[in-house]
Amino acid sequence: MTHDAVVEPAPAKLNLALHVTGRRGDGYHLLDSLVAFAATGDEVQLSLGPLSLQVTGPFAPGLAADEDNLCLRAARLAAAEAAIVLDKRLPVASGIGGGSADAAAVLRGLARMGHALPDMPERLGADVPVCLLSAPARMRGVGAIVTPLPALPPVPVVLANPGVAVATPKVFGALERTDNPPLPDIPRFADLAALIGWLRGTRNDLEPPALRLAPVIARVLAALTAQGAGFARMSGSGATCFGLFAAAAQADKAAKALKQHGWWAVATELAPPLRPR
Ligand SMILES: C[C@@](CO)(OP(=O)(O)O)[C@H](O)COP(=O)(O)OP(=O)(O)OC[C@H]1O[C@@H](n2ccc(N)nc2=O)[C@H](O)[C@@H]1O
Ligand SMILES: Nc1ncnc2c1ncn2[C@@H]1O[C@H](COP(=O)(O)OP(=O)(O)O)[C@@H](O)[C@H]1O
Repeated sequence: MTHDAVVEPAPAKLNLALHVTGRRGDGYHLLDSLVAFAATGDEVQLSLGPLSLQVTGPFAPGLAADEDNLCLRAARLAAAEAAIVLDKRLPVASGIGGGSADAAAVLRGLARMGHALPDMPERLGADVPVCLLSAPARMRGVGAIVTPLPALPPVPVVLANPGVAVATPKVFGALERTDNPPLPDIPRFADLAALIGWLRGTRNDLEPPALRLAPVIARVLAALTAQGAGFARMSGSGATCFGLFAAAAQADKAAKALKQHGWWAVATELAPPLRPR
């Protein structure tokens, strides 16, 4: 069944672990990442009409609704028309894939309206294939090799961003080495302790260069740990960091404390896979 109007969530992407394992001739880097999604994110609404975009929400002022917006680029790649409203709730250029998640949500929405998915959606951004799936996955190559993983345990998470935009190309450019080993095998995680135990044997290779470019990230990580996170790490190229917590009440309290620094912070959880709505 096709629809005249649809609402699609664009969940925040989290690189729970991210190893940079190589560099291609064109400058793009080879990654090996455990990707999960949060139960919070942007939202897109699509209705029948000529191609247009309106951006609302707390982070709308930082984002132009111009032809470069990934929502419009996604619709053009799908050769589709729709009136799109993007509710921008995630900070822009912050390592949680907002733009890629929006593009993927537009493509999912267009599919529900009867349009075919375009070939090679990674042309919109390296994170678009994994955001199309929007479920736990191992992401390899420059992003297009996506292997779905079993569901992760329900884990309370705090996302926190100190309000500095770190440009992804700059962070890749500041890497000291690009020939790191791949991730260890990814098991089925029975609980939070098992997930944290595995994460401790991994890294986000983009964290050290991002910290050099934006030292405030170290304060965010320290604050998450001080608030009781069992594990804290930066996502993607930053500057958003995530903390994993044993209980939702503890995550709520931590998010409130981090907001006292003037940072964006939200208590959420690792999301179950998207269900068609
Ligand atoms: C680093 C990651 C990890 O998931 O996340 P974010 O920090 O963006 O959330 C992604 O690979 C980012 O994906 P995305 O934000 O879609 O990147 P793109 O628009 O395709 O690329 C932006 C720039 O990042 C660099 N880039 C990106 C991906 C990759 N595998 N190697 C790279 O070197 C390139 O300089 C590229 O020009
Ligand atoms: N819908 C969109 N949401 C966010 N950023 C967008 C969007 N469309 C285009 N962009 C551009 O993409 C760049 C990367 O943004 P984003 O995807 O939020 O970063 P990240 O992947 O690091 O979280 C930004 O500099 C922004 O100008």
